[in-house]
Amino acid sequence: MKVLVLNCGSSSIKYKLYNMDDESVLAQGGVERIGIDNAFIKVKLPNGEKKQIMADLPTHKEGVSLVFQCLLDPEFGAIKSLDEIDAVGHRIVQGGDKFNKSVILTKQVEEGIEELCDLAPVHNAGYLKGIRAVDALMPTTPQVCVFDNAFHSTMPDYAYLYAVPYELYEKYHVRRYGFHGTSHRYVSKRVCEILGLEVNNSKIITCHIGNGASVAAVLNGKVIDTSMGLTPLAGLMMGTRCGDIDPSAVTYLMEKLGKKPQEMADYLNKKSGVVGITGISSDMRDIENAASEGNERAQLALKMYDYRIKKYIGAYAAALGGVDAIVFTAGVGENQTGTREKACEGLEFLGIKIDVAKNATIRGEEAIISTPESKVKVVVVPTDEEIVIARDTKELVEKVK
Ligand SMILES: Nc1ncnc2c1ncn2[C@@H]1O[C@H](COP(=O)(O)OP(=O)(O)O)[C@@H](O)[C@H]1O
Ligand SMILES: CC(=O)OP(=O)(O)O
Ligand SMILES: [Mg+2]
Repeated sequence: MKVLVLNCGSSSIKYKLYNMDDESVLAQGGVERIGIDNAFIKVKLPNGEKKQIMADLPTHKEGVSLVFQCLLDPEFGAIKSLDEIDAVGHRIVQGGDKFNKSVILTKQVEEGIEELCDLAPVHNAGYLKGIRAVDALMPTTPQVCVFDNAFHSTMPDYAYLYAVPYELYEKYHVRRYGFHGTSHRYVSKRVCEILGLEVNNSKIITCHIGNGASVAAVLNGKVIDTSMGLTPLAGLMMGTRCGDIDPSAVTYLMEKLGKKPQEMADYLNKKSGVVGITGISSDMRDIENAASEGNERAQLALKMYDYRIKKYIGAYAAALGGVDAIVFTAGVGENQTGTREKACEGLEFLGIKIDVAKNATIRGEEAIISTPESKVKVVVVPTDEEIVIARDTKELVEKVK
């Protein structure tokens, strides 16, 4: 069975085509800068080289068409006809309390995702465009939706409820949902394999630190708490998002700046976080470069960013009643050695000790970066959301065949 996985962001589409008989990757790449200038697709060729093609991509529809064109390209494509694709799996960020497990796409599911757009303003609209673009090109191929919040649905009520009048939860479903669940699910299981831990007897803190970033406390394979909330705005400081903030600061600023709710949400989602503090960039590579050149705001942003990860590690060590392993994953977690070092610095009293020299050499590969004496193992595990989506897609599609 061939399964195509699409991870549509607000301005990007990542894709992987799998042969699910042996889980080999037949094609992969990504479209970037949809809706703005200089849009392009980057395709990884079978020999490992990357090919970049510039294109005019006003919407996701053109982006998805370009992905299909590349898959079908007579020279470097992986398939001869779209009929060869048996199913398409999508990453969807917000399933709210409507969806807490993967489902086959139907008209009803599509409507459900649309209704949840307000609760994932940066994400859900992009996915819908992806789904509709696939529908237009291959209307009879089954599509599966895999939700970021699903893995977090095991949180107890005292962890997911906000301390607002209970009827607001009942009426408006206002609660902590949590996101990046597909990634937390993959790395929390994988780290048990690496360390020889039993999933059913494990205490893991998973730190997914990418452009969006979240931490999860995973007890015996089940999430008991996570840093993101009703939307992916809560918790850690992120590339463009503020993370945890006193709600009074929000209402106070709305008054001062004369901003409407949607404008304020945009401010906190897109203009805050690392880019807001530095005024330089949301990309942590740019921030590390600026900090090493002596830029004080970049240095401050890094301190804030790393400190907040450390606070969550401490909090979740308490929530779990101890820790076997801490995992770092996603763009920053896999590559930014300084962030890993600083987030764990001073936590020796919890049994956490990083091997600083080894940590500095690890980028984008599985590795244990704690010292041999460290009671808590600290591990880098590159995430693989796509394979989890592909496996769920295969399982669901085979069930209804
Ligand atoms: N090689 C690298 N070295 C340092 N940082 C990196 C590297 N690759 C990616 N990053 C960081 O990871 C971030 C993107 O992470 P990613 O997990 O791809 O995010 P998202 O999926 O949310 O777009 C970038 O903003 C960048 O700061
Ligand atoms: C939920 C979320 O923040 O996703 P991403 O990291 O892809 O922006
Ligand atoms: Mg991501």
